[in-house]
Amino acid sequence: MNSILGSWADKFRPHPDGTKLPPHHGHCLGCGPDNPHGHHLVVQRRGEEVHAVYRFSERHMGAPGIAHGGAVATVLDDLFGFLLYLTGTPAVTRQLEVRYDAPVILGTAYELAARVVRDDGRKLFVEAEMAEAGGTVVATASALFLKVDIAHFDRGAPPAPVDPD
Ligand SMILES: CC(C)(COP(=O)(O)OP(=O)(O)OC[C@H]1O[C@@H](n2cnc3c(N)ncnc32)[C@H](O)[C@@H]1OP(=O)(O)O)[C@@H](O)C(=O)NCCC(=O)NCCSC(=O)Cc1ccccc1
Repeated sequence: MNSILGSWADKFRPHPDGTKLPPHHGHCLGCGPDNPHGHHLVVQRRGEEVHAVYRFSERHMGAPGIAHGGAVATVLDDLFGFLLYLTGTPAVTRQLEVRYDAPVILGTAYELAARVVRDDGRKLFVEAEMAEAGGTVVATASALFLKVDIAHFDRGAPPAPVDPD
């Protein structure tokens, strides 16, 4: 666990505009490349925003052909986690609100963007949207992240071995 956190802490360094940002860690549900159940989100810095393009697949189905709302929330929450590389401090989600404006269709490419709207002491207020290529917004999210010391994560148990099934 400490090596995972150590490598995560290393990532709080300046990331040039336009570059791909590193995953939070290999097994992160949102972006970890080694998590077979994860979304494998790939995120780029654009100015003071973070951007991604994402397609939900059959693994994320709620109603037939439509992404589960929890899966959509996971992706938006994880996208917010990339803003921490820009603010330079670890933080965790205290409150997350998602507005589902239209069904998120499996297999469709959606563009996601997130930004910090207010940085107030320990509190980071963030917002994001997910839109079709033409610009129609299908979901928006706002969240409060609270900044924490890296010791916050010591409370987690070591990751269990990954079951490929
Ligand atoms: C540690 C803490 C977050 C905060 O505890 P404490 O230290 O005891 O904090 P305290 O309660 O003292 O509040 C501090 C200040 O905040 C204020 N305030 C509070 N609420 C609200 C509100 N709704 N609205 C407005 N303000 C509010 C409160 O009044 C106070 O203000 P004050 O200072 O008096 O002006 C604890 O609740 C916790 O562990 N929660 C679980 C978090 C967790 O597991 N999240 C999921 C995993 S992360 C993830 O998945 C995403 C991710 C992905 C990838 C990478 C990274 C991230």
